Amino acid sequence: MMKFSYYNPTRIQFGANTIASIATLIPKESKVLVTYGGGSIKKNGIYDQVKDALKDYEWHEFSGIEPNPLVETLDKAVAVAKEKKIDFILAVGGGSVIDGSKYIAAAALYDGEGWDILEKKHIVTKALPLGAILTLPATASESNPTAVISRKSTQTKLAFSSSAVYPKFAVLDPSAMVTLPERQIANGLVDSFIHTCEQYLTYPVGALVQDGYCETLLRTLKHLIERFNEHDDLLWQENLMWAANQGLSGLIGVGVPQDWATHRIGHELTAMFGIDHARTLTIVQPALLREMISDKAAKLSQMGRNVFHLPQTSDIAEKTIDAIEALYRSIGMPVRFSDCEITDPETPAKLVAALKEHNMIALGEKGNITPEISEKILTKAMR
Ligand SMILES: NC(=O)c1ccc[n+]([C@@H]2O[C@H](COP(=O)([O-])OP(=O)(O)OC[C@H]3O[C@@H](n4cnc5c(N)ncnc54)[C@H](O)[C@@H]3O)[C@@H](O)[C@H]2O)c1
Repeated sequence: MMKFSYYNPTRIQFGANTIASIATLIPKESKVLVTYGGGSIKKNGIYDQVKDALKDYEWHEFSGIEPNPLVETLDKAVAVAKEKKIDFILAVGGGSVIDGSKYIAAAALYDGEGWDILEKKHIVTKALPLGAILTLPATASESNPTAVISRKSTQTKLAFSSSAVYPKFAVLDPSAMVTLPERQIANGLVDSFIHTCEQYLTYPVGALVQDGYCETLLRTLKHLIERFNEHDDLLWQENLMWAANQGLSGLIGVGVPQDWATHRIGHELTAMFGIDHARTLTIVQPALLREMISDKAAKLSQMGRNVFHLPQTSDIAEKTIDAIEALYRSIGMPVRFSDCEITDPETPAKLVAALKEHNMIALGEKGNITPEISEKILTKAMR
């Protein structure tokens, strides 16, 4: 196992009807900026519950944070936060709103150009405190220090991490999921599955706790995918909310090598074609696993045995990739570019040019996914 330092300060408020508890978690004298997206929170009752909980606070709101949040939109919220002298951000939404709110929290205490944060010209060491009410289980942004932000003007999607933007608390109330379209539920399931894979499907380092916990999460998510038609059931929703949170709140990734190449390449697909984040991952990951099979064979075999219960045959690694791909297909996720009607043969080369431009030239747990290998992966995903 590798050395690690583990820190996760986010308080989790878990279960139905826990939104009112935010009044005990946000300091009383705070001026709060409530941030949200397209307005589903007004249909599922979350907005009214937030309003009730904040009745004794001065609060303002900023809506319209889009999926794959744009810095162009978020900078308007930063201006509101500065003008109103906001001192607490309450993000109500999925990964996009929570990520966007982390950027707002950090940029509100920075006088330069906010995009500097994504380009690492400004290293975030302070931010306004923020809390999150999760409405879409997928990214675990509600209890991690990372945000992924896009810039429309340059078709760029970049991430930053800082312990200053860990949410102070995260409310995981499954009743927020009632308005989620099936497409978003499916996206959340596979996003969580692939987050877990990014921290597990590398090479063995004898980390029994992390491997065992990853396998539990992967089996849980597989179980939920296989029972997708039960997604209105409270227990199904609770299990997804907790599995998605645990998949990327830091614990399973400590002391082990991590990959993240699927994500880095996937971000370029979102930036170039506007494909949903999770759907970029299901296109890239099977091709990446096939291209990198010799590096990943031991963990693929382990996953085949312990998650898919496959017999130990000489081709178990290949069979595991086939099983992963079949799982995604079973809930209608794309696994090839053609599933998203992208057929231009120049696509891999264009995406590789974008990867190079963003310095994504040594990806994967061994840093050996060069632009040439990325092109091979993307070409495999065209077939
Ligand atoms: N911070 C991280 O660690 C991390 C990890 C992975 C991905 N991401 C980023 O997170 C973003 C994706 O976030 P996401 O998958 O949570 O989706 P999302 O937040 O983009 O939401 C997807 C859609 O679902 C809608 N929605 C959300 N909750 C709803 C509800 N309860 N009812 C109805 N509609 C609802 C949103 O308005 C949006 O239209 C991407 O930008 C991705 O790059 C961040």
